[in-house]
Amino acid sequence: MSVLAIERAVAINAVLRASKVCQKVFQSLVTSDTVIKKDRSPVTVADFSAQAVVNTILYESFPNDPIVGEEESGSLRGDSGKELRDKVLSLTNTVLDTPLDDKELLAAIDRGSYPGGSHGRMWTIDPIDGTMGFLRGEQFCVGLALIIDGDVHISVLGCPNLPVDFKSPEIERGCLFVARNFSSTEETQIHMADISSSSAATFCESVVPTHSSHKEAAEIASLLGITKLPLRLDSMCKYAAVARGDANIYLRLPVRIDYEENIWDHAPGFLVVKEAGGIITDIHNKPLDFSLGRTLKANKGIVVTHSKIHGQVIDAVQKVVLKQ
Ligand SMILES: Nc1ncnc2c1ncn2[C@@H]1O[C@H](COP(=O)(O)O)[C@@H](OP(=O)(O)O)[C@H]1O
Ligand SMILES: [Mg+2]
Ligand SMILES: [Mg+2]
Ligand SMILES: [Mg+2]
Repeated sequence: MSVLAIERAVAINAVLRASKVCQKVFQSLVTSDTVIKKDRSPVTVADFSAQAVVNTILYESFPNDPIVGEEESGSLRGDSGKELRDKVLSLTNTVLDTPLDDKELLAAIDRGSYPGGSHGRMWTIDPIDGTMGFLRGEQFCVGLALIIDGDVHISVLGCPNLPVDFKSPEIERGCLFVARNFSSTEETQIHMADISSSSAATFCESVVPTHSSHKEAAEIASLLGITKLPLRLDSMCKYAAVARGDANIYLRLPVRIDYEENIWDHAPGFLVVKEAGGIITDIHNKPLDFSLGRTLKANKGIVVTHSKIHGQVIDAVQKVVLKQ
């Protein structure tokens, strides 16, 4: 059996079940299913439920593994949280083999409070990445990664609304990306698209301009001689799009100087791109450091490209963003 085969199988099961939760809610979300967090970002019944599902499944197989999860149960507690809690509980129990009660639900969500760090095993979970895309009926994903001593070893990205082929999006949607340990019997190997000059590239960026500067990305594209329109997608679907050759570059350019990227927003996508042959750094050309806690404290922004053009892209990013 290959290394971490059980972890890989458990992670796939967890992400598939959580993706099912998201799909159930995707078409039918109402305003009362959404709350606004302290940082003013939205979170829905599906985010809470997907985190409860993944954490429950991880706990069944690996009770000693800590989890760095995005969500916490505060707004589901007490009388004020009852309506939301009831919705999350019934949704969660539609995909679990053994149903949870109220208390178990809250405990499962809050098992994601681990502070992270550089030693030992930990999982990181983004129950819905791209919640804003989810609310708009566009792209989102469930992202899960196993980090050991600061390195990402296993990652699974469930992308329920991602077209299998962008050229014919109406035919089939829903993709699961898994790294590492490709199994040729039931899986399709993906690769970055080959490219030797950045001027021929397509680049990806966030839909939300407060998450990544569209203006600076356009300046970088112009410096590189890129003429194709950007592929704007919410969530880590951008990593998946680059890994399977829909695009060649993913730029995430800081809008706020004090913003620290979360490890759950990147660890799952990171390994999918790395295994497909890509290079991932920050705007300073530093490798991503997943060992410093819940955020990528030592990094600013994200630059993902094919190895052949990474140097050209980093030069342009630094000219525009760092004025170097
Ligand atoms: N100022 C900011 N800069 C960069 N990313 C931000 C941000 N504010 C929020 N985000 C993150 O952007 C993620 C979505 O990324 P994208 O724009 O690529 O779809 C959000 O994940 P969630 O949707 O899981 O909350 C959130 O963690
Ligand atoms: Mg969020
Ligand atoms: Mg996220
Ligand atoms: Mg999220």
